[in-house]
Amino acid sequence: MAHVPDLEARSPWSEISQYKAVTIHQHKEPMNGSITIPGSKSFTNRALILAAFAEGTSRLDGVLRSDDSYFCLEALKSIGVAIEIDGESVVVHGIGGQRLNQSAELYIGAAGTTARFLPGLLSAHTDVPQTVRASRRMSERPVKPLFDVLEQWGQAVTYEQTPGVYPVKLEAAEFLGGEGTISGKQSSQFISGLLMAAPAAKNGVVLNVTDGIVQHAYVKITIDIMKEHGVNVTYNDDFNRFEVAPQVYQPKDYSLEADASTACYFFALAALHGGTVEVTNMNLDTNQPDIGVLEILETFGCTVETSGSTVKVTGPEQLKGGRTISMKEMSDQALTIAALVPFCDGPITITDVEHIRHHESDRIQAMTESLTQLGIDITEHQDGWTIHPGQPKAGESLSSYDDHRIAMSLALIGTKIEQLTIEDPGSVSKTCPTFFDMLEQFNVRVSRKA
Ligand SMILES: O=C(O)C1=C[C@@H](OP(=O)(O)O)[C@@H](O)[C@H](O)C1
Ligand SMILES: C=C(OP(=O)(O)O)C(=O)O
Repeated sequence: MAHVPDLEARSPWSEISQYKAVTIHQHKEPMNGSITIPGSKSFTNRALILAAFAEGTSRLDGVLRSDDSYFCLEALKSIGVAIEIDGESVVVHGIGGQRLNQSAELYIGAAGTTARFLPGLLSAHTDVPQTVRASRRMSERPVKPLFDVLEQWGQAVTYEQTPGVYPVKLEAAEFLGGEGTISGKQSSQFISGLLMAAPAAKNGVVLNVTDGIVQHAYVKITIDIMKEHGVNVTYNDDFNRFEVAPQVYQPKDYSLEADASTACYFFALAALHGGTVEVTNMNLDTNQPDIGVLEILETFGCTVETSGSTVKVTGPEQLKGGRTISMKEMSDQALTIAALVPFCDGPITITDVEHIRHHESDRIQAMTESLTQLGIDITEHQDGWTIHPGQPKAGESLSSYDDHRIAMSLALIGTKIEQLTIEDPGSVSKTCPTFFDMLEQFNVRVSRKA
């Protein structure tokens, strides 16, 4: 099925969006090489937003230049935050406790991070209504559980078109705070967004989380970055009750981590082709959950060596299958792992990722359709798939579903078969506009079609 990309959500940082398709050609040699990974999307958008509401000037280095961060920066500029961008360094002159007294219409693109992190802080700081619009897909993705708690805490939200989703108008209201409860089962970003807004609440907040948190590590990242900006969150051992007293974010200069999610595509290349791929700038103490893919790759037969900030993955002669893998805690990589299974020596069942049906695409359905089109035997489950080994058909032209991770995962398969065409390669620029250039650094042949 042809999928029409939402080009409004592509930034000027997305050079690859000018192409209609790319064809990936088979790579017949072992995959050997070394690569430096761009900054983390998750760190970048948290750092930009907290620096914007801090009392003073912060300098952030290692910022990711992608669609998600571009529209986050633009949204912050449109409410009057002064920002200077010099390559991957960004200076943000925070507004601190200042109130906004001019209405703006903010466009946040397709970023779940901005969509869930910005509204709380924004409405806590405004004396006039602010309207927030998002991409087509982000206007279908869930946000109501987040807004329901913000409303209990005193903020006023009007859904402009369809109840429960973007676009929204954030009315001026006193942000009192109090106690609130939210389920952690659909998105960790709701909890991150509530915690980021919490210090602005007049009476502080207590947040209870039911059902466990999908990808709880992202909430840890939020708490760590809040701490960098001088704000303390206390929480219990079960990590389901959080308390935040009224506080003001302080400015801070720091370097952001490289994106572990992006690194995984390059680790996967080593797994698929044998040879050794070296990533030179990973923080191994990271809270980014996708670093856990390294342990999963070991179960496939890969060897992982780490030293300082370098990670080396060496692929085996034959990838091992024949087991069930829960991807709950690193669900952005469910598609990457799915892309490896056709090349294993036995089937693999991937579980616990129902929530990825609400990501940039219905990722479970999109991967089922893509692997089926390639002739791979795949059974879709509500929370994942069972995938069987098989030789993917060469010469197919596949949709990227306007989803960066579908495009990047299919590209991995492309390197193993005679050729595979991916439509709308610009989708990768949500988090990694240079993805295909990075593949070329490993001598993978990529043809671009205008
Ligand atoms: O907080 C974050 O930076 C993220 C949280 C996760 O979202 P969900 O918890 O909504 O799945 C993850 O999938 C996303 O890519 C980044
Ligand atoms: C789910 C993702 O992004 P978002 O931040 O938009 O939720 C992702 O990057 O895979």
